[in-house]
Amino acid sequence: MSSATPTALAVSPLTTPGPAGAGGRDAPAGPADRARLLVTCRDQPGIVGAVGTFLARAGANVHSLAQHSTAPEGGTFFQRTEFRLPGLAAARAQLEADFTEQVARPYGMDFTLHEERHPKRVAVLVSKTDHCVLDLLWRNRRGELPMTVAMVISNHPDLADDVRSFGVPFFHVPATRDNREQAEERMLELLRGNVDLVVLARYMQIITPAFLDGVGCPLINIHHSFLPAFIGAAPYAKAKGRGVKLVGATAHYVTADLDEGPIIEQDVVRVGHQHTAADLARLGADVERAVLSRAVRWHLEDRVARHGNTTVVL
Ligand SMILES: Nc1nc2c(c(=O)[nH]1)N[C@@H](CN(C=O)c1ccc(C(=O)N[C@@H](CCC(=O)O)C(=O)O)cc1)CN2
Repeated sequence: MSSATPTALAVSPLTTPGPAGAGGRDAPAGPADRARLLVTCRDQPGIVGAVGTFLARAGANVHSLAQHSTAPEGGTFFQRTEFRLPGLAAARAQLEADFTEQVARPYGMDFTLHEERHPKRVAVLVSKTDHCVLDLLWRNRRGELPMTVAMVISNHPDLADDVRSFGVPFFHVPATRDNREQAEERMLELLRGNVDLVVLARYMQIITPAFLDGVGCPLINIHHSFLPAFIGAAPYAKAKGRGVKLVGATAHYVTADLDEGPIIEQDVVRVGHQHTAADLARLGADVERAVLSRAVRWHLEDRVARHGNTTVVL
């Protein structure tokens, strides 16, 4: 039973989080023999050849490759390789060990290897505004987002029925600035070890550094302005006051610095003097949905690499 008492930590689960399929909609597993390899290292000659030769010798067929170097000389190199390898599941551990020994270590690489058959488990945090969370659930149901939505957590009970109509567990954990520590402790109990990504879909509470350290996965936030303009709360009201001719949305990784994490995706829409702040919010909502879903999909597809406080999207 969810509680309206702001200090009580209520939990109103449809089911408790657990293995894939516990109430959440399981994304269909991708092909069992396909994977993507994301590498980052100091730029130097021979990287593309070394990765390609290793995969070829392992019996893999590369069907997509994208790379970027941050500078003509001495920059940071990023590469994303999609490949197919028959028998990948059985060979994965040895493949990773061999790649570490034969390529990653000699080139000083950091790398991640993700099999398409394991869609990421995602939790969505929301307050009262529904358009972003419902858009993500709708796109997931249509198969547009390769993820399993493990749960939705909200500091308000308002969206419980809407979320549950998608077969997704809904947890009401009342959170305000006055009970932040308790609320985050409860959220961490639900999240830790259960999800690969947390999405803040218009979640209107500031996340503490302790939560960011404890949750064990990245967080993506949708900010309803074209950052760095109008950081913080109520950006559409601020935009109206400024007389802007564009409003926008920004999806970014969450850091302790409010709305200043690495930007993943942005977009804008034209507005005018005739629009009220409510009009700006209505026009901006379409942009928020598009920007957030693109950013989440790129993250789910392992296309986003971090470079300091920026991203490289391959
Ligand atoms: N550590 C971080 N936490 C959050 C981030 C972030 O980038 N780093 N993004 C925000 C989202 N956000 C705008 O997009 C935002 C939400 C809420 C606030 C705010 O001032 N909240 C107040 C409470 C407001 C209320 O109770 O209605 C507060 O938490 O004290 C600013 C920006 C999400 N969190």
